[in-house]
Amino acid sequence: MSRRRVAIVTGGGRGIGAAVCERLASDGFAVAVNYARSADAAAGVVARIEENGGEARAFEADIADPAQAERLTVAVAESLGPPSVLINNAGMNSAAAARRQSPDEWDRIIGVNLSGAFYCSHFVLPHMYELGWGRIVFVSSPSGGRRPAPAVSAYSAAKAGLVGMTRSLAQEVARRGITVNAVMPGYVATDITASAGDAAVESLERSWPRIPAESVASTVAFLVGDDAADVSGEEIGVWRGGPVSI
Ligand SMILES: NC(=O)c1ccc[n+]([C@@H]2O[C@H](COP(=O)([O-])OP(=O)(O)OC[C@H]3O[C@@H](n4cnc5c(N)ncnc54)[C@H](O)[C@@H]3O)[C@@H](O)[C@H]2O)c1
Repeated sequence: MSRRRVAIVTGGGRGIGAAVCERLASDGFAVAVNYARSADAAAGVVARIEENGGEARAFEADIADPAQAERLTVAVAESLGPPSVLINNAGMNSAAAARRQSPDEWDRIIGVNLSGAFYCSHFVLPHMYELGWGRIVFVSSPSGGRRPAPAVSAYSAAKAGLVGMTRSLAQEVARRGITVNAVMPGYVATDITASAGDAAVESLERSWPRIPAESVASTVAFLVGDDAADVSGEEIGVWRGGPVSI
């Protein structure tokens, strides 16, 4: 890597985000570990990165709030330098039949998974324009179109929205040295999958080969590296052959 690069990973305190933070730090990025609630978990990720000789700092922000997304970007630029990599990983889900899901819950799921990813991109893009180089990766899901599941309308809509945003934004920034891609992890056992409940976890275990968070991290590492300079507007599934027929 010829120049210092600063990466923001939203929701970097645990799960896939934590694996992405650790991988990007080991690839030489200075990593901003964003978290919404658990300062301890984010501090743990920072400590592990520093023990391995990397550079990282934790930044609190609820990315579903545009003012906090803006403050996050400003704080990262001031303390680590202008961000040129943004991994829009933060996500949440609350499975419910459409007839039972409240409008508030719908708004929150769309707010974190879709609007938050837009807000962070919006505030980080000016830095990328100035640097003439940038990488944005959205963490979508098979639920966003390729392999929908029942009772996750809001989550599926948000994750499909990320795919639309990937394709549009990739074209918009194509001549600026900026690439925009999405990854779709198959099944990684994390808090978000556990929160779907025992029946959903059982069904995931039956139909998807479980993959480690590090597999998603290595795909992200490829997309933000120089070797992927001409890969943009793509959605890459990270799974072993897709769902297993049962
Ligand atoms: N685990 C899977 O099988 C799977 C499959 C497909 C997609 N995904 C996606 O991968 C991403 C990471 O999920 P995970 O599996 O590691 O689960 P996770 O629950 O461990 O991680 C989600 C992270 O997002 C953070 N977060 C939630 N709301 C936030 C907010 N408002 N502001 C900032 N951070 C916030 C959480 O604190 C947490 O760190 C999510 O976008 C999820 O939808 C996961």
